[in-house]
Amino acid sequence: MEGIERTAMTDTWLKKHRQIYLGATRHPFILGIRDGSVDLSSFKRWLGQDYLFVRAFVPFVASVLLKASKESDENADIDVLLGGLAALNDEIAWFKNEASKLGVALASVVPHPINLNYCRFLESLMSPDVDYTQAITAFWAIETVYQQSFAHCLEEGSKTPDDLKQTCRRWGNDDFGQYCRALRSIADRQLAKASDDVVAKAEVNLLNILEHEVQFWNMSHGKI
Ligand SMILES: Cc1ncc(CN)c(N)n1
Repeated sequence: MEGIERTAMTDTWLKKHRQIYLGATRHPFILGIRDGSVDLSSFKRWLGQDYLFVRAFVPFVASVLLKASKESDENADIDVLLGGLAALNDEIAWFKNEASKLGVALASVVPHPINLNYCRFLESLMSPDVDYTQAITAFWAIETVYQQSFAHCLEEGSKTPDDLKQTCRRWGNDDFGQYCRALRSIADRQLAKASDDVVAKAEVNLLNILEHEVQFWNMSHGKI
C-alpha cells in the first residue's frame, strides 16, 4: 500500500474489523451496565482489576510521550499526551475514591492472569523497537474502547442505574470523546506516512488490543 494515499487508516480498520470491535465495545459486561443487570460483585472485580491496569498503563503512556518528543514534528502531540497523563492522574484518584465507597481494598487486589497478560502486552509496546506510530495507534485504540463502551451506556434508551452513571461519564463524556478523536487524528497522520511494515504491525497490535479488552471484560464479568 506504500505510495497509495492512506488518509484514514483507523477508519478502514474499524470497518474491516467491525465484529471484533463491537465485541470489545458492546460486551455483555457493558450491556449489563447499560440495562442495569450487572451485579455488584462483577463491578467491584472490574474496579479492582482496572485500577491495577491503569497503574501499569501510566508508564506505557509515558513511553508514548517520550517517543513523541523524539519522533514527532508536531508540538501539539505533546499537549494531547500530557492531557492524557493528567486524565490518568484523575482516573487513579477516582478509582481510589470509588473503591473506598464500595469497600474494595485496592492494596489487596491480586492481579488476574488476564490482567497480567494485558500488562505484559503493554510492556512489549514500550520497547524501543516499537516506533511512535505503533505506540500512538495502540494508545488511541485502548482509550477508544473505553470511551465507546461507556458512551454507549449513556446513549438515549439506556437504562444505566444512577449510581453507575458517574462511572460511565468518566470515559463516556464529550471531553474524553474529543480527546480520543485527537489521538485518532495523530494516529492517522502518522500511519499516512509510515512504511507498510509499520502499518501492518499497528494493525496486528489493534487486533491484539481488541482481544485483550474482550478478555478483560470477560474477566470482570466473571466468565473466566
Ligand atoms: C482495560 C482498560 N482499557 C482502557 C482503559 C482506559 N484508560 C482502562 N482504564 N482499562
